[in-house]
Amino acid sequence: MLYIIGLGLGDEKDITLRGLEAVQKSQKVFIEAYTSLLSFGISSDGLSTLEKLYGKSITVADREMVEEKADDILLEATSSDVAFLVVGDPFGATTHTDLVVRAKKLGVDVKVVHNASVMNAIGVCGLQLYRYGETVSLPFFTDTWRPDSFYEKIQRNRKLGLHTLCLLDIRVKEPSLESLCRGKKQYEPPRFMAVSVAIEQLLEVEQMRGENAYTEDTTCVGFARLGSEDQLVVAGSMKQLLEVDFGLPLHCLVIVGDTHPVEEEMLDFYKLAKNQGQA
Ligand SMILES: C[S@@+](CC[C@H](N)C(=O)[O-])C[C@H]1O[C@@H](n2cnc3c(N)ncnc32)[C@H](O)[C@@H]1O
Repeated sequence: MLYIIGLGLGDEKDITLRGLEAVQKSQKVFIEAYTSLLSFGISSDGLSTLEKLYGKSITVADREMVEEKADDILLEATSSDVAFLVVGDPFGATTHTDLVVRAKKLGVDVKVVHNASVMNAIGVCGLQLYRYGETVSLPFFTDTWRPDSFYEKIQRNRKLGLHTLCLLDIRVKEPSLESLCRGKKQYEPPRFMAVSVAIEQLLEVEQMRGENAYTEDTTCVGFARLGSEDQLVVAGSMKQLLEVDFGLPLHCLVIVGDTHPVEEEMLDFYKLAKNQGQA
């Protein structure tokens, strides 16, 4: 049996009882560590905190392992119970549907244990989850790679008056381009996109495209460390949020569409004063 278990967003204590039972009866436990992170990251300290509570040793599954060696994990699950832990909810990232499809094709039984995801935790700011359009992912721009396909999606959402959730790039154990060219993989240090970098990139693309999908005065909500004790939620214009230090990762951003009066009332609790964040 393959158990795919959501860990929730905060720390080791956010696993559900059902998830914990599945972990404890599994012979092998993997944790996926490249689409999201718990508040303490995947440092050896963080991992041992999980191992202590769950009473199991845990193998970190990086992108290479999940994408290239998934069949090894699935093979183990044909003859024993294997737990695959995912921060948030297993289906809060597009990647894990592929694991389920592969498992089913190999005849491996799959059980999913759900948990809170960034996709619903953003509800804390008061914008109705029913009033969101397509979610977009913002990748780190490089000197030679500045993809902007998210622009049309945001534009479409805003034409329909819908809010847009922007998920921000996480780069963990990514091989550097130079090392790939040299044929010997070396990994970049981990990087997590901050709200300010996301807004700079969004405004750069708006300046290039010039179609007014949004402007620096468009209202947004920035979120950091949702689900943790020190989570931060701040609403303001793009220009204002550029100046806010959201602190440690993870961050995400919502571009606000048309609002209902009750949504406005809730957003007001998180708004910066009008003159804050202005140059
Ligand atoms: C692929 S998504 C989320 C996957 C996860 N399985 C889930 O259900 O929440 C990862 C992105 O969501 C955002 N994110 C995830 N957890 C977050 C948190 N606790 N606070 C703020 N943003 C978060 C970040 O932008 C991050 O790059």
